[in-house]
Amino acid sequence: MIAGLCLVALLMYPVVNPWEPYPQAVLLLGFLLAIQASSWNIISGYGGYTSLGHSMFLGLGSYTAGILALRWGVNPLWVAPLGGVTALVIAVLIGSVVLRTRGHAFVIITIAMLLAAQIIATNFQSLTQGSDGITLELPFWGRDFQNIPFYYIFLSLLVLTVLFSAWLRRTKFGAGLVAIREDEGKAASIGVNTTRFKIVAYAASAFMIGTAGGVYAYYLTFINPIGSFAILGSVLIVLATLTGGRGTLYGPVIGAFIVNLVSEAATVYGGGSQSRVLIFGLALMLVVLFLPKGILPTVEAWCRRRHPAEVEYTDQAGALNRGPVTTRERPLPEVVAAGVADEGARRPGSGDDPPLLDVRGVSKRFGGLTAVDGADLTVRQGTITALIGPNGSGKTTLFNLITGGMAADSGEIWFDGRRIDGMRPWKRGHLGLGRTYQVTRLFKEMTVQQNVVAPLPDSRWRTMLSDAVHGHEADRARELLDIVGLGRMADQPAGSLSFGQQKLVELAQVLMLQPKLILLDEPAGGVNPSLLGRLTEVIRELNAAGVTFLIVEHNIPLVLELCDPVVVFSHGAPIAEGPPERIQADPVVLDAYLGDDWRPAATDPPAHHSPGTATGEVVR
Ligand SMILES: Nc1ncnc2c1ncn2[C@@H]1O[C@H](COP(=O)(O)OP(=O)(O)OP(=O)(O)O)[C@@H](O)[C@H]1O
Repeated sequence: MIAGLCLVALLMYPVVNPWEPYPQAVLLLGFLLAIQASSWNIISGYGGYTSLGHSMFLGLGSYTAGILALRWGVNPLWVAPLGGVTALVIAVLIGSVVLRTRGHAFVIITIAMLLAAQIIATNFQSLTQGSDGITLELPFWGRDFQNIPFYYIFLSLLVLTVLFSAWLRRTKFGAGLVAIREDEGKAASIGVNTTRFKIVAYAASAFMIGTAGGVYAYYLTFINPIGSFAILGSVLIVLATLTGGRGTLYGPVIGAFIVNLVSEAATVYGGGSQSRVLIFGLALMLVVLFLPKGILPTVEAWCRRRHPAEVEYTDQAGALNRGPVTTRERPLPEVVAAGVADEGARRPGSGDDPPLLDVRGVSKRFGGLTAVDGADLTVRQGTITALIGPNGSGKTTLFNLITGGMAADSGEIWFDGRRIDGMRPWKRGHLGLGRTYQVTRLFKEMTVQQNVVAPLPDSRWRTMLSDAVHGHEADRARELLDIVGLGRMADQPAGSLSFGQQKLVELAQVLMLQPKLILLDEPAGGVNPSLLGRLTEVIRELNAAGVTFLIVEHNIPLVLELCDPVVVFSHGAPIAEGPPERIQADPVVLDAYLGDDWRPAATDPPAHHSPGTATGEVVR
């Protein structure tokens, strides 16, 4: 609404004041900065990868349009979109090399690229005319209203950029970018191809800037390496976005207008453009110190404090009224599907079921410590297999090796007939391997619904660009939240939920992957009895619908009641495997893990321990 009114006012301004080129120029430079800030926001705001050399794409666009206009004798405006194409291609090339890794290398390399572009433009004289620069023809329209066509072109490009950014943020691609920003390792485990996402985001953030650069060259009618590839341009982009609100839709636009006005004031009243560097340095410090989240998020937070939304007390009541389990289209493993069809209920896994997961002689060392030591483990289709063992015996490390969070030093891992130990984590997710974490790793700044909609069960572009706010993906996320009983909390920030509720949301999130096998790392840890009862119910129903489970758990009564078979780990390798009643009486297991409390009395009948309840109480 406010954005619409502002747009109408901006559209009307040149009509009302056609003979005032100076304010038009100030505004159109504001549009240009807003285009850059909004674009930068895609990779650095949504994706969290800070580029400090983004003004390079403006220079690339300017040079592309300038060179082509000279060589082909055409108006630079007609070739301005090719400036966008050049920026996009260069971004893909740089991104393909730099964005394969995580971390700070990207920041440094973006600055290096900006400076490299300046050096190339200076020295590649045959193409760029070196430091002499390129002079372009004057606009073909009358000088009296020279700025007006540029005003409307930049305004149109800004509207397109904001619409593009808004659309992107609504897709699963946008959700994936925010997931990368919050926890890249977790994002990869839910099927987000982090490398592809980052490269696409970087390229998407370059295209509009490059196109605007082509138009800007025509506006200036002169381009040279120093002006086109100036570091100050990049500083302005960063400052504008941080001021307005990084990661928000309109923050970069608001910030751009503010920074542009300050910049103009500094030039006019502050003793020339040199003073701008000082003023911007100071402004950056003040923003970081006093508005770390930017203007828009600060105002929103203030409004929320004044008009707090109705938030239900986060007890487990909702989870006690959950919906029935429904599974999605991914074909079930044949044997399980047959079992479900024949029996209409869970067919407990047996020794005859084919293996779904096969870990063969896998090892992992951390310096001198061998956390996993040549471990073999088979999880058969249709089972709920438990993996138990003392603290530090290597269970979580084995989970990390299976899902790709860590690389094994040796051994092989096979899943559903394919060797997966060399695969990236998201590829394993696409094959149907999902996991939850011992300490939940939800994306805390997203809502519960956004957390559940974010996973990608395949690598198709169609899935990646599908709507995450409305439509079948959002509906499915809601359905999954109902299954775990938390549908009414869909719009709450994930960070505001209790630990037990977060565990349930993480399970719903994994279900979005349409998994064949779910690895649950201590699902009962920190969960209250009634919520735990629901959790086991959901696990049973999912298992009956064809999902296989591998569960690490210290709640032995729960394990004995829910799981079959049980594998016992000690010192990084299995020491026993079998049905629960055999495991709980196994002297090796009693010695290594369960202890004397579980040792059957000499007079007792052959061991069968009362499994207790699924409430976290160890029945002794
Ligand atoms: N990233 C790491 N760097 C160094 N050592 C690690 C790392 N991850 C795990 N370890 C060590 O490997 C061993 C196995 O840890 P792991 O977390 O796999 O055990 P666990 O069986 O899951 O324990 P728990 O039941 O307490 O969760 C421990 O000694 C742990 O300190």
